[in-house]
Amino acid sequence: MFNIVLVEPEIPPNTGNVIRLAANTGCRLHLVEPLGFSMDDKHMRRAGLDYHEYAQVLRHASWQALLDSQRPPAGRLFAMTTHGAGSVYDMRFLPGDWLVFGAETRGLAPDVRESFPMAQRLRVPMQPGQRSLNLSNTVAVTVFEAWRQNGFAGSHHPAAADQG
Ligand SMILES: C[S@@+](CC[C@H](N)C(=O)[O-])C[C@H]1O[C@@H](n2cnc3c(N)ncnc32)[C@H](O)[C@@H]1O
Repeated sequence: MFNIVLVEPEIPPNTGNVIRLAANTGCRLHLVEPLGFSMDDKHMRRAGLDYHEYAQVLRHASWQALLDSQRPPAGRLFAMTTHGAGSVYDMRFLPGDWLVFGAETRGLAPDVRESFPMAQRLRVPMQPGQRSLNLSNTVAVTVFEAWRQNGFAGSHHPAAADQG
């Protein structure tokens, strides 16, 4: 449904949460290297992930490598940043949109962040004086808002299915 991009994620449990979120919401997950952890089967299984959840994750050697190989439409790339001009709740998301998140301790590098038009730098609202949300929480909030706007397309509703 959507493309989630984590640029140089550092903390394994955050990426583990996002891997599961991507599988649950039908998103494609892109990880931009360097990563702060190993993606070996052994490590992924120890993190409680099933093979089908991490097998679909794409890795890219750099932000530029992702742009070169994936060619995301410039108008549908969104940088999630506490420096965002607009709120995720005011953006109208479309299937296939690219949602880009920065590293836990550093955020997005200034040159990457500033390559996005101001209108495509988005923030999740916070109380005054707060630095930032947790990375995986920000991904969850953003993906569910984008998915909600698109009618939770593709989701399974067991209760409805049981009633035939
Ligand atoms: C823990 S934050 C990074 C904090 C970093 N010290 C900074 O100043 O950017 C990790 C990532 O989560 C996302 N994030 C966290 N809080 C956010 C917010 N309120 N609005 C938008 N993105 C946020 C951004 O993508 C950020 O790069």
